[in-house]
Amino acid sequence: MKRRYSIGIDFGTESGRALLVDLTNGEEVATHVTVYSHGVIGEKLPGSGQKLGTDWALQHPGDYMEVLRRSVSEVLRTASVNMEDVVGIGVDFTACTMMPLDSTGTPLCLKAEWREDPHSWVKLWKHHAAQTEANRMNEIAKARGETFLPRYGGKVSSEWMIPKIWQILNEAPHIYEAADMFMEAADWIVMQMTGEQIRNSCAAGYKALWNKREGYPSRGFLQSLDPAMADLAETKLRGTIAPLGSKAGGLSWEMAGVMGLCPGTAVAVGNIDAHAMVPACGVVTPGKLVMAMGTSTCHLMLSDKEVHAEGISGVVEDGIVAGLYGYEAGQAAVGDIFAWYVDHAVPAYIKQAATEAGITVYEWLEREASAYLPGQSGLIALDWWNGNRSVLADADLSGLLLGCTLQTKPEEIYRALIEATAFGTRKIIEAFTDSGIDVDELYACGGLPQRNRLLMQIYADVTGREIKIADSVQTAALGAAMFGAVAAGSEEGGYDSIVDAAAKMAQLRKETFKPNPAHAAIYDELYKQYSELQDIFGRGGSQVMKKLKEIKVKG
Ligand SMILES: Nc1ncnc2c1ncn2[C@@H]1O[C@H](COP(=O)(O)OP(=O)(O)O)[C@@H](O)[C@H]1O
Ligand SMILES: O=C(CO)[C@H](O)[C@H](O)COP(=O)(O)O
Repeated sequence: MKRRYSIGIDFGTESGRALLVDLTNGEEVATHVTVYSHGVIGEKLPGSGQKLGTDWALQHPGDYMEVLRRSVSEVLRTASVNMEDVVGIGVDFTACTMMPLDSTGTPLCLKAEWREDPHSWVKLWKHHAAQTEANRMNEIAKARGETFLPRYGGKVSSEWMIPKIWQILNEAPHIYEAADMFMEAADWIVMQMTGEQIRNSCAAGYKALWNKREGYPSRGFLQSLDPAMADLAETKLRGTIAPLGSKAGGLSWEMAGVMGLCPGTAVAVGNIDAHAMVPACGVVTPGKLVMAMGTSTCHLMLSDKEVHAEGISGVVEDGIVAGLYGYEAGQAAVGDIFAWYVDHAVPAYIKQAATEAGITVYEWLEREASAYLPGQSGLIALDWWNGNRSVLADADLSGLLLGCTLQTKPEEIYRALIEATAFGTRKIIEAFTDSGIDVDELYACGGLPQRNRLLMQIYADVTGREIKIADSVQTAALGAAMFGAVAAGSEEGGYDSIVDAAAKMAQLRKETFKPNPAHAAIYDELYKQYSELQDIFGRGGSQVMKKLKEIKVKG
């Protein structure tokens, strides 16, 4: 039988990658990563060098195009696959990663007249500078009894589309005015490939408050935020919203040339990175919590019922797999906390020791931290280095490390940071189970489970549950490739549904992580302390974190 392929393109926080997958069995034939040359723009604008404010995080759209240009042709070249045998393309992206466009679909930051205004740039998912707008939106939505609010755990996040747009209107009304449309980067990149302006229902649902039955928030609500935004839904957020797995269009002649593929190749509508990973773990039925663990962690669940739970970021009908309610919760920093620690807080002698041992600093710290028992260091941390997404939904919270003494070692701190992220995940699991959504099994995917065994064991011990691991190292890209195969359809050698694609293309590793009962018992005790700290610092017991932020922002 002739082999058929699909390409998944995963746009992460620091880099993008293409993965060429065999449709019959999910074999990952070739992969290529392109690191974004502008990275995450957090301090100053490229070109003008203009300084950015606290909590800003921007990106350059040219970096996304570079991934299409370099990584796609590279996977075809290394795999020696004929372009005619690639039947589908799917993309997944971080979200809400959004940008203002002019009427030709060009990002405003690429135009000379707007380039020096920070608000013309792509706002990355972790741009947290719209917290004031999110707070105000929450107050207004609550006061008006808006029906959308309970679907989002009672709180809209500063990471999402409407707070980000409102921040633009408040701080740069000329950019709001100049924007013909605001678009998720996932939809923009699909538009670059196909020429079709189609929004995906996943990002619209989780990040722009859109609902299959009710649409976007009402004109009355948007007007109550600012009269200038009254018509936002039908103007700057206009366009078809299509379900996951739909074909957005065929690859254009121009982009086919750029990417080394055939014109007309089916391109699926975009998807969110974490959500694409769910079917790539083989999860298409309720009761299985998928942890997409990388820079951040997203927690995804399927259920046949809709419940509204405090701290669960969103429930969207058909949001992950058609026919089921998809739930998302998350931690805004996990790998990012370890990256901060390794890059900015680890002493030189450890870097030296790691170099001498021929391993990375992460590996050195993992090796040393593995020698400790739970509780042995006397440390505990709150994992809020990038605010708290679930269950408190508050970007103004910050990290905390408690219990340091003159004997404290860097590897003990590293272990405490890992444990803190595991406690945060346990809070999320409890938020699901307390609201009546059963969590029967845990699945882990993303970069971290592949790289850090200690971390996975700590998660099993802290949650008291066995954890299954996705076999794919590129789970998001695999998920995207699966949706690409669905967009192509079975007649072209693809699949007719994501459930069919998952049955053939998703694999799990044989090895799982099982809790150690003795360690789990100590972690139960430590978790009580974590919960107490969460209530003190996150639920109004102490205003210290808020005050520190206030003083910092005032400068
Ligand atoms: N050995 C390791 N242990 C723990 N974290 C690691 C290790 N190696 C890299 N990381 C973290 O992994 C994160 C990147 O995860 P990855 O899944 O590759 O990316 P993304 O989430 O952006 O798609 C970084 O934040 C980095 O700090
Ligand atoms: O909020 C998201 C998904 O809903 C972001 O896309 C995600 O948290 C960032 O992903 P990553 O950690 O893989 O860079």
